[in-house]
Amino acid sequence: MRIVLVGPPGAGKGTQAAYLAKNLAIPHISTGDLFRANISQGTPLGQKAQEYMRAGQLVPDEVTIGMAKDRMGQADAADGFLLDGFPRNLAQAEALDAILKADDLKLDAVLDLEVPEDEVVKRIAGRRMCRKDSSHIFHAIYNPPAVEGVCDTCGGELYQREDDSEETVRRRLEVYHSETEPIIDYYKAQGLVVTISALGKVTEVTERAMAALNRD
Ligand SMILES: Nc1ncnc2c1ncn2[C@@H]1O[C@H](COP(=O)(O)OP(=O)(O)O)[C@@H](O)[C@H]1O
Repeated sequence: MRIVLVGPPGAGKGTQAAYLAKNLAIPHISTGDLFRANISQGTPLGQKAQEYMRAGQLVPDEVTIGMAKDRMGQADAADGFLLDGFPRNLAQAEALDAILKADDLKLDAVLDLEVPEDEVVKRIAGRRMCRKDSSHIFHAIYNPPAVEGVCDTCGGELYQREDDSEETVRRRLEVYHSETEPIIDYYKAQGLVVTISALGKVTEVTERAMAALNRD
């Protein structure tokens, strides 16, 4: 299956993507994770991306599209993938269509995670991520780690993402509304969108998502 996951920052895309990718046996491709890996390795691409991410803005398309295309071209993605954080604007959605079309491929579904805005700000403010595995995510109010600063799952160090400050989150939400939301209509016109609520327990949302994709 070839799936795109959309939803505002804090909707739980990264968390759900990890479970869904495992259930569907396809790789989870997160442009945010790819950028963060480039930043921690100090690559030129990472240096370029960092200034935009810090500001809560989109990394320019010419950088992002090339990086996503390279990743989708790797062997493990030949039979499908779950895209998380890409496409994030109409130009990227059109580029993705062109990339797939060149190989006579199509998307199977666009899974839209819906969550109220005040919930998003609450979720992100208390969010801590694991340095070892970005799908290990803890929230002060939902699932605090047993030991502060330490990942329950693997013992890795927990940290707050640099772009998770309240001011940057508000900027990211604005960018989501103005740049990313229009791709939902673009995909609705192609009959690809399935919308589910991202509220509730992580396992409940995963079950809802699998049912919406007709894979329960
Ligand atoms: N497809 C993309 N296009 C442009 N910038 C991106 C893209 N994906 C990720 N980024 C950058 O990385 C940041 C973090 O993205 P991500 O990890 O997906 O987090 P979230 O969904 O919580 O905002 C974004 O705010 C943006 O700066």
